[in-house]
Amino acid sequence: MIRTSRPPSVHSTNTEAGDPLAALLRPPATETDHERALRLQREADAKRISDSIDEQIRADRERYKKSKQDVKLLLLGQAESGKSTLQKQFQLMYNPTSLEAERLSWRAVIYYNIVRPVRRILDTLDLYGDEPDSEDDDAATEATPSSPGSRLGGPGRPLEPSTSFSPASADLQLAALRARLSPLLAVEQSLTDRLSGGVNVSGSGKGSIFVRSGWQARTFGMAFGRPRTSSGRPSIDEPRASLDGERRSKEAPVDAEQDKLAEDVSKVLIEYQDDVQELWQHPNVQRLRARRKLKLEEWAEYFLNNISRVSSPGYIPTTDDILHARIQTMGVAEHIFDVSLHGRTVTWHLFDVGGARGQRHTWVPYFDDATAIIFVAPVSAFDQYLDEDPRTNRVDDSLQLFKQICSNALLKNAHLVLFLNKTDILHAKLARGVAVKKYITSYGDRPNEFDAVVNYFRAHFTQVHKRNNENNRVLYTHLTSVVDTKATQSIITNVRDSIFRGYLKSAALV
Ligand SMILES: Nc1nc2c(ncn2[C@@H]2O[C@H](COP(=O)(O)OP(=O)(O)OP(=O)(O)O)[C@@H](O)[C@H]2O)c(=O)[nH]1
Ligand SMILES: [Mg+2]
Repeated sequence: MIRTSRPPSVHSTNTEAGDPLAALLRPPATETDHERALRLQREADAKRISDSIDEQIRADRERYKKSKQDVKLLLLGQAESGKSTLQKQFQLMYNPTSLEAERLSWRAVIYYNIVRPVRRILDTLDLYGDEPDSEDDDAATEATPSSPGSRLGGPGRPLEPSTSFSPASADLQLAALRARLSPLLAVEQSLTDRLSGGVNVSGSGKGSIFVRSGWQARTFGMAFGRPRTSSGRPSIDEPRASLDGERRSKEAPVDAEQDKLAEDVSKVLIEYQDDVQELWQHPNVQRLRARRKLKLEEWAEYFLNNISRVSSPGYIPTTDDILHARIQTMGVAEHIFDVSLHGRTVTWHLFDVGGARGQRHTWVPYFDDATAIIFVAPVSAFDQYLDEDPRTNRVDDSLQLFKQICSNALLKNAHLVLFLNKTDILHAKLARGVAVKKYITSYGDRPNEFDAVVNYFRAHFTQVHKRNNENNRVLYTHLTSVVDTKATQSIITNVRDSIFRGYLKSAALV
């Protein structure tokens, strides 16, 4: 390569005369040596900054080019369908150290998952406590539930309803319990503030809180997922969250004492666990559950059934506890990890979205370059309605949403996987005698049994896919219970292989 001098015209006074900027930039004829040195210093600084910006742009372009070859997997589905739980299973498989680093930070969520239902129970008792059983109760069509410990409860000891009370003594007992439990209820607000970071978002009907990814950062300065701006894609030069989380956790190991709030709540729970237990076992509460006037979510039952373990001094959440812990996602959280197969390592970006109706608009910026989608539909939700719209049956909402996803032009090349999730809860509900046809009238007189119910829902999802399948893409369907680690990890391996096959095929075409 040769160097050339600048063309003479650049130096000509004529050009300068026509270019007011050149005249402005020209040093004054009266410039002293000191002024000249300062000017040169300023110019050198400006050049350094300009060069580093150029370098940043070049690196961003490189990273973007490279990230185009990455796998981008979207987890989609309505609120409470199990997306974040599935994300935790991916994390457990492909970045277990980050889950380890977060373990203690889950205490605040778990404590919230106990305190909140305790308030719900007391509120429901206020509402229905004294009403006699009515013929219209849902329980009229259902068998009496087994003891709560035997439902979903994991290792918690089965709880037998206490022997019968006279209505007056039961009321007195509940009033005393309510008074005793007030210090526990008093910590609810602090937990809410901690988890939501002070963000108050309406629309979470049952009083649950929406939480942006990154709540752990507010706890311990760590994050596996990184928050994304709700307006669109984040800057490409954000640090890789998973690696970042690992690095920080190595630098500053989590100390139980660090989390003052969790320690304080833990002390309250240790003191009042017997009262929580007594409330949970109380015959009036059990009656309300049997009559389905009190419908607690699966995570509430899980933690109430495990109250003595969770309330023990020095409690550290088990992996099962973390999988059952419930915190509502807000916006979109990206999780990055490397997946190796047949000697080839590919970076995966997993996007866990908030599924409530008010959150769904945040999904769209992630559609255009999605490699694959896992649509999570909770088939156990046939007897539930959306918090956001109490007239809409949750299975119906899932089907409508699935239709939108199948027919979306931006997603037409994405590999499509369907998880019919919460099959364990479906089993338990059917075993309790909850009648599908009562909520899904089109179910008619089909048997109220697991296989028949699942086949019915599967057929509906398959039909939606068939009717909205311009590209003739395959739908991969799995029956799942994503809190079951062993089964879910084997399904993830299966999904990974099928995504990889498609990925390699399209990479070969490029
Ligand atoms: N028993 C059982 N519980 C499940 C299953 N899948 C999810 N859960 C529980 O259901 C609750 C909701 O799950 P999440 O993963 O938080 O739901 P999500 O889809 O991320 O919800 P949003 O963030 O609101 O969109 C959690 O407490 C989970 O532990 C399942 O297959 N079986
Ligand atoms: Mg979530």
